[in-house]
Amino acid sequence: MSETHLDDAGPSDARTVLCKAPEHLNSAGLRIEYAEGKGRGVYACREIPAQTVIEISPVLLFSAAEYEAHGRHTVLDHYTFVWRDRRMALALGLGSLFNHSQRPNVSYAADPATESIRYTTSRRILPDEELCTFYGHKLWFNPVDVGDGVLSEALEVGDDGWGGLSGVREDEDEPSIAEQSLFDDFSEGDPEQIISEEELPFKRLKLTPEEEEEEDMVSVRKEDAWVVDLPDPRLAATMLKWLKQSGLDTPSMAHLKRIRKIDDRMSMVLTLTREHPQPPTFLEHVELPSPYVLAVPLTAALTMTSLKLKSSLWPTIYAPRKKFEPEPWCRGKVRWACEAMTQVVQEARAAAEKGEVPIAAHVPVPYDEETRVATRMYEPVSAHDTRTSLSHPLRHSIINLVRAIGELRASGSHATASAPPSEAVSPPPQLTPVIDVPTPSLDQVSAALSQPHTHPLPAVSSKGQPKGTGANTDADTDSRSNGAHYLLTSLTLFTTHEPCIMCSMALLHSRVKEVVYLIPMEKTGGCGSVTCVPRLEGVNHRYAADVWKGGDGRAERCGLMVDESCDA
Ligand SMILES: C[S@@+](CC[C@H](N)C(=O)[O-])C[C@H]1O[C@@H](n2cnc3c(N)ncnc32)[C@H](O)[C@@H]1O
Repeated sequence: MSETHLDDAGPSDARTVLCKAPEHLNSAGLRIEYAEGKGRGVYACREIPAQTVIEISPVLLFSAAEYEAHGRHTVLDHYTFVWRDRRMALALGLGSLFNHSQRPNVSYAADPATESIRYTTSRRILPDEELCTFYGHKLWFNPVDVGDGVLSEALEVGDDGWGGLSGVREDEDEPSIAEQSLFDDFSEGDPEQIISEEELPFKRLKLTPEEEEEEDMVSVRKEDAWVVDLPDPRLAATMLKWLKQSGLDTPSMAHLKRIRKIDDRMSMVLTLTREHPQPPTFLEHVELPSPYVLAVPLTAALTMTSLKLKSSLWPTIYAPRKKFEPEPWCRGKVRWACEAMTQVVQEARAAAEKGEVPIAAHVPVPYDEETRVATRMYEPVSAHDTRTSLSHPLRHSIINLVRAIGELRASGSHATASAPPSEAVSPPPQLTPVIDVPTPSLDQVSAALSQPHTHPLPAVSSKGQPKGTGANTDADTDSRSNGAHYLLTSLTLFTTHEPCIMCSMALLHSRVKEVVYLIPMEKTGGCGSVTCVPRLEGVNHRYAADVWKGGDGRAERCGLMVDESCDA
């Protein structure tokens, strides 16, 4: 256990008394330790999954007058924060010991009903990692952890808008409206509570009913898959194991049952041809006939009628949802979205600082455990526009992000539950130009993105930096040989600006689940403004598109104005 000197002038001021960090009995596996220049901090004893509640701290509340007269003149001023009605709160338990970080890995929510605060990991935590919250932008001390500079005082953003831990100062400005309005009131209350459509901070664009109907064979969307017949039913178990081990058990097939049995004939679906244009090679000792291509349903069945139709092509999962009724969002998930949106705004501002077009995209760690496991996304990834620095018209933030995620997966640094991930958090990829073509037509983009990469790609390292600048590295070869790594299946992508038509199409190919954007792009937007790509007739995938409410003037208020002719 670490030791340090501490006096009562403040947690990280001159240290005169020898202290030993006390043990703590928190069951989530946290410990208290001294951190250089920060005083005590909270550390993980073991790996902790994302979205885990790690601490619930009761708070002591002081009236504004009591605090003004006494509290603020004491060491308490380092620990208290604004509750509601300008009352001041002091978190008991571990709550007061989380240090600040520009790249926090813990979020917190006040629960007025129980006068407590819940602390939740926002990504997977590694053993011995320090757990930090984000106090806001107006710090009263010099932080030793300034992150990687993505956020800076120079960005002049406001507080985090939901009562961030910041000492009350008389001259303190209110959080900027631009920042605060992203959060509204979702920080408080039961995280499981379902939020009504009207209360959601974003508006969901509707897909037309006709296009969602798949109740006759013509409207059932299909795609080609590799299928093999199993002459001996006992081979099924071996083959299922092999599918898992060979990485063919991808989420894009989750709506299909693996095995089909018609009379005595057993067959197994292996993979989609768009993911593997060539049939997979089997284990040497397993003797099987050659795989063949078969049209299978593209999505799960929503109704009994479509189940019957789809299962006549290939046994399909029945996932009834009231038709056209969008998935309900709970308060915790809305907060997750608010945090992701704040993150992407900050990323775009950081891009502007570097002289780039202020547009960014971000894929957070999925909110629910099931999706985290299925997608193996345990780290958030961000990217910003690099058209200016790379003098390349196609380096839009979304294209950069799709490639960054693909390359991360291809490079193997894409974390799995058993293998600890890299420390990569929100790596903004600085990809070098590799495809030098004029702006393509929709069809060209569509065709190009459906193909495996045919150009050398710089691999994204564990820190999100390119390993090479186009030269053939091992990882390049991996990413070239695996055309599946452009997939964002089941993921939600946040972006500052509405994706342009090219990016909307790229997202369609990526099989992204949902796109949430802040600023509509009247002249160029492909998710509701000029057109809505995910609801075009004939597309083979649809993703939900959500536009953040209160968009008027938001670009200006957030400092994210882009040229009218510029697309995102
Ligand atoms: C709520 S306390 C956190 C626990 C504190 N470290 C302790 O030992 O009691 C807030 C104080 O911790 C210190 N602190 C928190 N984050 C810091 C950081 N990133 N860099 C330096 N000091 C930090 C500052 O002195 C701040 O006033």
